[in-house]
Amino acid sequence: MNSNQHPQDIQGVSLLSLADQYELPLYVYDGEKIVNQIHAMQEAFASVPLKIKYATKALPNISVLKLVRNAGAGIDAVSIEEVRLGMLAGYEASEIMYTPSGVSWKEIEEAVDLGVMVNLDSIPLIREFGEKYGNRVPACIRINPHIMAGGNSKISVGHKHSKFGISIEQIDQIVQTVEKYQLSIAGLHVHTGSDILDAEVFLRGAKVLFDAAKHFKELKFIDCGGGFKVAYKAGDPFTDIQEVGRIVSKAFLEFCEDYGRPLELWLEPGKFLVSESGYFLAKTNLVKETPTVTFVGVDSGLNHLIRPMMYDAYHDVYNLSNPNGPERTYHIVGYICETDTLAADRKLSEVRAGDVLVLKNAGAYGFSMASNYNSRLRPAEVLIWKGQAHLIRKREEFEDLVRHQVQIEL
Ligand SMILES: Cc1ncc(COP(=O)(O)O)c(C=O)c1O
Ligand SMILES: N[C@@H](CCCC[NH3+])C(=O)O
Repeated sequence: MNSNQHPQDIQGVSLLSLADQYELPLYVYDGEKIVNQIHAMQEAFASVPLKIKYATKALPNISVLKLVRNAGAGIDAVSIEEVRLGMLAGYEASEIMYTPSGVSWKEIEEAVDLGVMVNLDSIPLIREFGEKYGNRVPACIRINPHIMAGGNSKISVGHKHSKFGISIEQIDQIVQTVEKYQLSIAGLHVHTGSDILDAEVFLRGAKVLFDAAKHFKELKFIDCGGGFKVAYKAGDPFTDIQEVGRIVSKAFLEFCEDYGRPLELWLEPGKFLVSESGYFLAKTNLVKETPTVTFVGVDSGLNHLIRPMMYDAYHDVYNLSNPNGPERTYHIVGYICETDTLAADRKLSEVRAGDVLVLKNAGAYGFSMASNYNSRLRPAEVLIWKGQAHLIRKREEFEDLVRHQVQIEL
């Protein structure tokens, strides 16, 4: 691996100096990388009227949302709180797509009151929406296309047995309900999963919508969701965004011809925009030899980066503070009182207690899935932008853990 693959600095800012300044563990994001990814997607779809709706849940820090907005992208929000974060970041309601899954009716009303487009993902919800709003509030419908795709079963969400969306087999029922309430349907949506490598899968999802679109005369957009796979290690395959752009744009333009009007094409990338921008830095507490393996115990764990334990996700690891030692094989484990393996069987430059390790691809679903399990504090976040480090979230303190606890007299 070359030094570019295992960077010592981001935009000229030394990662070790950040570890000193902000202490560990620490999430660091390369803002330039995020903007470059947005530009790459815009270029890949340059022949169609593309709207990017960044999947906020991947990395919902307000400063990151601002950066994404400045680069020309809107957002997809899956909770009313994400909608509010987007608005705090300066998004207009019209730039936000709200894609909830089985939320309360109160939350739907709140989104409508804010002026945000709601993505309806059940027939009862279409009905309730119709009863209250009729044709006064345009909405989108999330279709479940019955496509099995995604890096693992937990992140495959467009198949027949998934809770998401309304089955394409129920299209007649959807149309009847929409007609009954004279709903104004502005968009159709699919999202089949995350870590999807094959460009053809995006085309298949789009085609399900093109076919369904003939039932809806007032469409303004077709939303093909997110799920573009990034490389998690050297040589790992990733979605060829140029290829997806080429084949989906071509089919989309043909569809618009048939439909009789030009529509917008929306995409909701999360990982593609932010995964590779992120570096998670953690200090080594101990190196422990056993008869079978050598464990490196870090001052962090699944409470800060749950993807390895939750999805068997692979995050590349390197030794930042000792890059040139002899290579040895280690299991990198966390301090949580559970099986807490961050990375197994990894060849790293010799690790000593006190060394700083870096886990890569930590931008997407890293901090955003972090918790206080074991009563641990969540780390700080730093954004590198225009060659400067900016603290964009403070490290939690003990007071944050007890702030909402109510102590009773016993
Ligand atoms: C509706 C929706 N859109 C977009 C995304 C973003 O997925 P990814 O981060 O894989 O691009 C998700 C997450 O799975 C999602 O549920
Ligand atoms: N959280 C998942 C991706 C999004 C799944 C939600 N639909 C991951 O870290 O891979």
